[in-house]
Amino acid sequence: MRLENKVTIVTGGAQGLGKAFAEALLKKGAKIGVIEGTRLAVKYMSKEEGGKGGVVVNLGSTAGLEPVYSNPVYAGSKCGVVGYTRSMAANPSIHQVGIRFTCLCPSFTNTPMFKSDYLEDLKKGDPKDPVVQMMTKAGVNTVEDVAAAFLQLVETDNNNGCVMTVTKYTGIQYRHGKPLTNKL
Ligand SMILES: NC(=O)C1=CN([C@@H]2O[C@H](COP(=O)(O)OP(=O)(O)OC[C@H]3O[C@@H](n4cnc5c(N)ncnc54)[C@H](O)[C@@H]3O)[C@@H](O)[C@H]2O)C=CC1
Ligand SMILES: CCCCC/C=C\C=C\C(=O)C/C=C\C/C=C\CCCC(=O)O
Repeated sequence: MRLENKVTIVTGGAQGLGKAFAEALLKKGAKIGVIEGTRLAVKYMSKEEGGKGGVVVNLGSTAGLEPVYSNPVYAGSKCGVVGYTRSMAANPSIHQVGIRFTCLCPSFTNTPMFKSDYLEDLKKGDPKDPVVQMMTKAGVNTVEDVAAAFLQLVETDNNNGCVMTVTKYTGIQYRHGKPLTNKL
């Protein structure tokens, strides 16, 4: 998909990853709007409802794919995002709807939320703490790392139902689905 003059919608665009995604889209010549929720996007984009089709990128986390003992509610909510996205993608009428549903699952990323909530505590923390160990193993993404992965999800066709992880030390990987046209 070419992004020039395409209308795009970003939630949470004031800071962190949402802001980085909005900036990446603007650099590609897209127009930005802000709206809540996959269902509203479907209402306005579905070809069955007179829309032009498009792509939805929901923001999960690797915490939705791996157990996180210290934050089970957060991890459980992210499992929900992954399952919800894959279920929307499994619509047997997806070709008539004309929308791709994808899920971006970053690992630890250096945003205001991450910095304020965790980074400082973790730096001082017990090296045996499971989250400290996970972060040491995974590294910390920059928002630019994740924005580049986000653009790849948006611009790659044939990736309906794909779940992409972005981890500093291992890069971009697909956990569910694989885009037919992705050459990386
Ligand atoms: N920072 C990290 O390490 C990772 C973050 N994520 C996910 O990425 C997403 C964004 O996280 P960050 O950029 O780190 O957070 P952040 O806290 O730095 O930025 C989130 C932005 O979303 C806005 N926001 C919050 N609730 C909203 C709502 N209901 N409607 C619209 N805007 C809302 C906030 O005002 C804020 O501007 C979250 O879903 C988070 O779980 C996923 C993996 C890693
Ligand atoms: C650990 C919960 C932190 C809650 C809020 C702060 C930042 C959010 C970070 C994430 O969403 C990522 C969190 C945990 C990663 C879980 C597993 C990592 C697996 C290692 C890998 O990425 O390969």
